[in-house]
Amino acid sequence: MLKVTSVTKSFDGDKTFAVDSVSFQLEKGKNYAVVGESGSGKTTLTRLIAGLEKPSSGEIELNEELVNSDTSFIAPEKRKVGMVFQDYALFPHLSVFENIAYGLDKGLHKNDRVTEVLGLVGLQGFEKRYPHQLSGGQQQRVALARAIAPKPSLLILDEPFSNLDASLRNELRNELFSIIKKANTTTIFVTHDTEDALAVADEVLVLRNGKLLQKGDTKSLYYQPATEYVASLFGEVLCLENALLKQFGCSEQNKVYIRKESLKINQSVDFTAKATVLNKKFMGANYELELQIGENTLLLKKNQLFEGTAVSIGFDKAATLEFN
Ligand SMILES: Nc1ncnc2c1ncn2[C@@H]1O[C@H](COP(=O)(O)OP(=O)(O)OP(=O)(O)O)[C@@H](O)[C@H]1O
Repeated sequence: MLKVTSVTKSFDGDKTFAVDSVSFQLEKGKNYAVVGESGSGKTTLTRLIAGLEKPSSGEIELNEELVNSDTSFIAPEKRKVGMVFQDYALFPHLSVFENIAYGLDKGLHKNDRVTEVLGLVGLQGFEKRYPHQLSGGQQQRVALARAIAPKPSLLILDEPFSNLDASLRNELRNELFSIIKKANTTTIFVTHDTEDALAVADEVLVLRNGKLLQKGDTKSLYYQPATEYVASLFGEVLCLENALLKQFGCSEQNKVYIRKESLKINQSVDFTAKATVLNKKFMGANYELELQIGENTLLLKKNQLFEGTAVSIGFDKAATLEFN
């Protein structure tokens, strides 16, 4: 339903390449997350798709219509793309009803559709309230209701939870995505939080310096990251080298990358080393263990406290990460 081909967007006379030769395709009805650190080009990419920016070069096809090319440009309001932003962007002087009805075509039965989407986001009875009379989470649900009311073919959510506190955030995230699933819209969810991305997306796109590093389903990104950078976005990665690797009896390679959580204690695995527990700290859900392996020390979180100070630590061959 969306095809992006060699799209580049530069600013300041080609000094900044916010989006750099990016190509990918999205399928109808799936949830996609775009992740990357600050300045990686996430917002610019989605603004190009929505028609709020024009690409410097490349083509964008939406629902089999060329919306951007050297010779064509379809205006944002004609693209059927809904957007939800971090700051909700509700009109403060309009009621909840008016905010949602604002973008609806005159021909539509506005009242029915507003009632329907308010039901979907669980805010029946809030029609007459104004944005300042709502909590942050409620405002974000109104923003979602407004975005889905015109039945967009693509919904873009740009960091929609960053203004909310952690507990509300997870709750609202799961709630919004169950609403989105029901509405059966294709979604692009922009976030710098990879945990959010893994929680809700079918597929993830990783951007860095305007380039698309990898696109794939959440498991393949986690277990087969293309680069060390992609791997490290989804959890701490250890690089075992030389002397340390020898401690594990792993001498075939001179470098092994592994996720920290793949290290097992006192278990039968392919490669093991002797370790001394220097320190054990209670951290609530976990214990933080300070381990010494040969000359090296390592901090590891485990939800179990191990007896004594001598343990074996190890990993399975299958848990090692291989990069392109
Ligand atoms: N209008 C603009 N003029 C000049 N440079 C811009 C403009 N918009 C974005 N940029 C630059 O393009 C790059 C990508 O910015 P963008 O906002 O797309 O990144 P982002 O990944 O969304 O970042 P964040 O997570 O901080 O929102 C940055 O280097 C930014 O400074």
